[in-house]
Amino acid sequence: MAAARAVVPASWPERTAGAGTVGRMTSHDTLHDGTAFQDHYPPDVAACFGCGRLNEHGHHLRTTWDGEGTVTRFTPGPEQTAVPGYVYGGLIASVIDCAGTGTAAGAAYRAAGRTMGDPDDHEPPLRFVTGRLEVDYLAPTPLGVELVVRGHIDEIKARKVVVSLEMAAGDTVVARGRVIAVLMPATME
Ligand SMILES: CCCCCCCCCCCCCCCC(=O)SCCNC(=O)CCNC(=O)[C@H](O)C(C)(C)COP(=O)(O)OP(=O)(O)OC[C@H]1O[C@@H](n2cnc3c(N)ncnc32)[C@H](O)[C@@H]1OP(=O)(O)O
Repeated sequence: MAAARAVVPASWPERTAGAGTVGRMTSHDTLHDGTAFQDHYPPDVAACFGCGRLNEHGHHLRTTWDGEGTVTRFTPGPEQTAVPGYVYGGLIASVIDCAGTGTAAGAAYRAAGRTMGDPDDHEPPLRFVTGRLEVDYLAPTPLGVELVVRGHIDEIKARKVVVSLEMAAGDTVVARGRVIAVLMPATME
């Protein structure tokens, strides 16, 4: 059975890096009120282990605009150990993953001229899943230090958003990643 396609609003123009519009603020821009993208996710995508606010066992990752890009902050606990003193790589991938999908959602709303959390917005939500996740581990990541992930929107197309991300622990860049986020298929609803 062919999978039904998620709805893409006609108001969502395709934008690619270099076109001069990726990541540009619009008059419809949002989330300068201290809330994060994930604070506005509908309940059906708010149970994610990485970023779902409704998952009591999850990481509750939160991503906000930071200028033209995004920022996500997370301090791993001692249970996230790889070898003593250093962070487990799977956790690093998880943080990059949800920072990337969150950035994709924020970018898609911005490109569509929509405001997350707008009570007057009755269009279907733009829900993303990870199609591809790439991580380069550049330096050992110390436990007990806040990890700061900065996201950059590389490309926005009709069904996908490509985000590059850089994770730092203090002054050290410990990982770089790339997320290809794709609109959630109807089969996952
Ligand atoms: C009010 C506010 C609401 C906000 C609301 C926001 C909600 C934000 C939700 C976040 C919630 C947490 C999310 C956590 C992140 C997970 O952990 S999600 C769980 C892990 N991921 C999955 O389970 C996904 C499983 N895979 C799939 O369902 C399908 O393979 C996919 C990824 C949807 C792709 O489906 P498809 O039909 O192959 O996609 P298709 O339309 O053919 O491709 C579209 C584009 O994506 C590209 N693409 C697709 N797959 C790939 C791939 N694997 N590699 C590279 N490129 C790919 C295609 O090449 C194509 O690119 P273009 O040709 O347009 O350049």
